[in-house]
Amino acid sequence: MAESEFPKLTHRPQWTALADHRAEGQPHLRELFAADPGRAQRYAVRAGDLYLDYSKHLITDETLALLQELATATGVFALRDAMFRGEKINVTERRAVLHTALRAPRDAVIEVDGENVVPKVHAVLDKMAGFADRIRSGEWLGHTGKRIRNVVNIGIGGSDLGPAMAYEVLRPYTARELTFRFVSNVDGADLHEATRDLDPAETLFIVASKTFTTIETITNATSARSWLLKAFDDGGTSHSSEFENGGEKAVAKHFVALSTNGEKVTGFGIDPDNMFEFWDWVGGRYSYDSAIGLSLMIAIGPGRFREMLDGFRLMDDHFRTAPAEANAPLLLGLLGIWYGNFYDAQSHAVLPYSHYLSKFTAYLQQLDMESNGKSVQRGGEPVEWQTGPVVWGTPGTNGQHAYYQLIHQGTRLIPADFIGFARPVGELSGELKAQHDLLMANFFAQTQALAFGKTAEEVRAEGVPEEQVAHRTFRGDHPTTTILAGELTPSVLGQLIALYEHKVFVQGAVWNIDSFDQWGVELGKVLAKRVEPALTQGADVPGLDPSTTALVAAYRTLKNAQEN
Ligand SMILES: O=P(O)(O)OC[C@H]1O[C@](O)(CO)[C@@H](O)[C@@H]1O
Repeated sequence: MAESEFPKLTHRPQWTALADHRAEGQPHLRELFAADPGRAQRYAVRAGDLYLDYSKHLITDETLALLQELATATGVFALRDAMFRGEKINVTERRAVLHTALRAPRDAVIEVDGENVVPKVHAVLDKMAGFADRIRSGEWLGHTGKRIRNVVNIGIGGSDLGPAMAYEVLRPYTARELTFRFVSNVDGADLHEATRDLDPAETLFIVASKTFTTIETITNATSARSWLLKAFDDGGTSHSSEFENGGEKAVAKHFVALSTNGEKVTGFGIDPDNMFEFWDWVGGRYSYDSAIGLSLMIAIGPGRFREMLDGFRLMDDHFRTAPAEANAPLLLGLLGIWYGNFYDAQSHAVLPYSHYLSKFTAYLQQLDMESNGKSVQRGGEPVEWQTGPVVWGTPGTNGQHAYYQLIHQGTRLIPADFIGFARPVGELSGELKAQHDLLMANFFAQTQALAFGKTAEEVRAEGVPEEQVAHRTFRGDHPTTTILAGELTPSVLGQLIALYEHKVFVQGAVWNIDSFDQWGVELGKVLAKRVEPALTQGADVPGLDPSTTALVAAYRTLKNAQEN
């Protein structure tokens, strides 16, 4: 396409206008607030149950207007509508991008290649609900007749991070009599630690893999099957005849699969009846509200799972229909572009003030960094602008006593999202419940300190010795978004995840990259397969570079020394 039809992002007038605007410089946040008493009210939006304050950003009305013009010019809204319609906007994999169909109501019509996919979505949800209820009620029995008490999800990437994160978030809503473990690492220690205290007769393995070819997952699932069959073989002679045919009966009671690949699932020995399907138009990192969420559904029950889907849908509807100036995912996406592209910010911190959100940022890392860690445009041309940031963070208040020093007084600009709740969830009572206000006092104090800092005059006024004044001064002017909700319910979790999904979408659309492929993970997989025989058998691997050859030799020497 000629440049006049599809101009390079940095040549667009909206981009250069933003660059000029940035070059003019912005007043300090202290001045922006002093000049505009209504700023906190004007720069806040409600999206579903979320209240988003973006007043502590280095922006004015002009910044916002220019960013919105950029979104319009780069076709964000047209691409959004194409995504919701089921068009194949994942151009490199020629696939539709329809995670939004996973939470569509039963009567919605969303077509891929002329077929309405919504009935299939609900059929799988119903099948999951039936199965989850049977596990939760104790109706589903293991091979020896015992009820299932332990659920082990084996998956990696999107087939692990989502359910593992959401299980942690919704712990107060989980069936406490069941144990849930999540195994992802091909390091045998992961499976070992997850199973060492479990009774195989009471354990269900959920093998979660979109492709069912991922080496880590298939290796762990194979080891889990051996662990299970060995236990039955050793302990139950009455079952021995069943092991002559590979223990299918035991596997049928203790293994289910979540996948798009029925053939591979059957090949592994899992009964197709025990497979919960999803489809190629669901990206791995966008999949935990599909069959990939089965472990979560068992944990919280089908009703709560549906509440979570309703939360996702609420945010989908908001993203589709809210005007640009009040559209939360759009605003978050554009603010990220403002810092990443015009302030040269390298990273973005997500700092939840909830213990239950301990895995939230790790989940967002895949969502954001696998989606927008790209350096070619949708048509294959190199990008000449920064794309996705490094996403990082851990729950407050822990981070305050670790790395906040750098955010407050370091040399880098680190935009941050602070996520907090007005009420603690679940079982907390008495003193533990009362601690919530202290947690949230920290939450509010941090964004205030980051925005407004502490001037040298204020430090001096406290009688601080002159030689310490510079050290104890806080420049402030650090941008943050505050996301506040009443309580961390299943619906609110769905809203938060969809908020970030759509934020990532907005950024990918402006940068003109394909946010839905992940070719960047392929090379490492291929090379690992090539190197493995050198580690296991000392085989000569042609084509290894000198550094890796030397490292492999050192590894083998160390390995053999240990073994001897
Ligand atoms: O669900 P699968 O097919 O096992 O893939 C797991 C993960 O691996 C990746 O493909 C990256 O290697 C992710 O995108 C995906 O979530």
